[in-house]
Amino acid sequence: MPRFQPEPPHRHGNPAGTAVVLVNLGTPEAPTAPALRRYLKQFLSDPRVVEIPRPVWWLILNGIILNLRPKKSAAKYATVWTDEGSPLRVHTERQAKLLKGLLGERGHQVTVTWAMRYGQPSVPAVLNHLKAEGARRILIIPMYPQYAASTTATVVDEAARWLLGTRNQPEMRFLRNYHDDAGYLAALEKSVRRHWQANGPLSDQDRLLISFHGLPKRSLDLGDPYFCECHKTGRLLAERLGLTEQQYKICFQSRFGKAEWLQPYTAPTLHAWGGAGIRRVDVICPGFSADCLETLEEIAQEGRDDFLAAGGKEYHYIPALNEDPDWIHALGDIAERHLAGWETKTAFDPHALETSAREAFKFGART
Ligand SMILES: C=CC1=C(C)c2cc3[nH]c(cc4nc(cc5[nH]c(cc1n2)c(C)c5CCC(=O)O)C(CCC(=O)O)=C4C)c(C)c3C=C
Ligand SMILES: [Fe+2]
Ligand SMILES: [Fe+2]
Repeated sequence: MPRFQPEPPHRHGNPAGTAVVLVNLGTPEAPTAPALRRYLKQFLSDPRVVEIPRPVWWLILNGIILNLRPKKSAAKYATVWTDEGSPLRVHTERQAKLLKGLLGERGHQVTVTWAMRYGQPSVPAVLNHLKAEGARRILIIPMYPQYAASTTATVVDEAARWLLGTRNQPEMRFLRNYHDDAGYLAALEKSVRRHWQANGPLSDQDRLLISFHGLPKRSLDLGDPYFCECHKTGRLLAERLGLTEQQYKICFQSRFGKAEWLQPYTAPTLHAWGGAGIRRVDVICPGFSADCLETLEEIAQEGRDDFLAAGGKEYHYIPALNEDPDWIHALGDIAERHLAGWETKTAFDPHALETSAREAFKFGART
């Protein structure tokens, strides 16, 4: 078997030759134990996600986690599943459609599509498809505002592995993060202000909880910028909202396993606040570009139960940006800054620049 893929025959699917791919984490195909087992196996086998030496982790994963967790997680997924499927997939697909429309309105000749790091449609499958359609320039946008090795870097890894086996490689760019992007922050700010208009403003005794997905604390010690980027997003948002330091707190949710994770933890904070006489909590999760299990189940459902059971009176989850028009505009601006060097507003036929491999062979050229 040749190490590098043979070039596909010449096609004319995408005369623009430029593509944007939104990549999110991935989600099971169905809220069932077998689907969760497949999803968790792929996700939790990624050495970027779980940094425990392989033989030890293989035993824990296959011996314990993949026997117990699929059933429990499937029951949780069932509570957020929609007629169209998993919320994460549904939102990501809609975001790609809206971004395509917006970039088209702004005069760019680009294909916009989406992929999932785990599950389907996979990054290599989407890249193969784009290349076969004629894409020669690909911008990858990992849909994580804050950079983390376990999320952003593993998307880059996956694309790089695909490049490794590709003969005629497209030009590629990667967005690193957008944790302090003004358009992203403005969209978050507006979403909170809209929520306050509908539900009344926060009093001095109420709190805004800004909750991010957690990571093992060790990632911070090893130099991952995630913790700092979360704090910057949280601080900039609180400043835009005019909150005092008492009125908001940055916390980390979804702890997994026994090791210490980034602190403070979200669930114990909600419990403590409920018991300490805090009347109302609004929760926002700016690290999630789309609502998913972690926001709709863990925060909107479990978090509410924790806070109210501990004595709190009022609890609101402020939805993720999802298809918010302000956010789609901000995403369009982010994409445009990367596309600028590719002059996507002028006609570009990538094939006009070259002889196809077949023709080169026919005429005896050695390219
Ligand atoms: C074991 C470690 C995990 C790390 C490290 C981790 C980091 C991390 N994850 C997200 C975003 C999402 N995670 C989601 C689900 C999810 N995450 C883990 C574990 C780790 N995440 C598991 C096991 C699961 C699956 C659900 C479960 O069984 O509990 C999701 C939701 C996906 C969905 O289908 O809705 C997202 C999104 C980030 C941003 C991050 C590090 C910064
Ligand atoms: Fe062509
Ligand atoms: Fe996660």
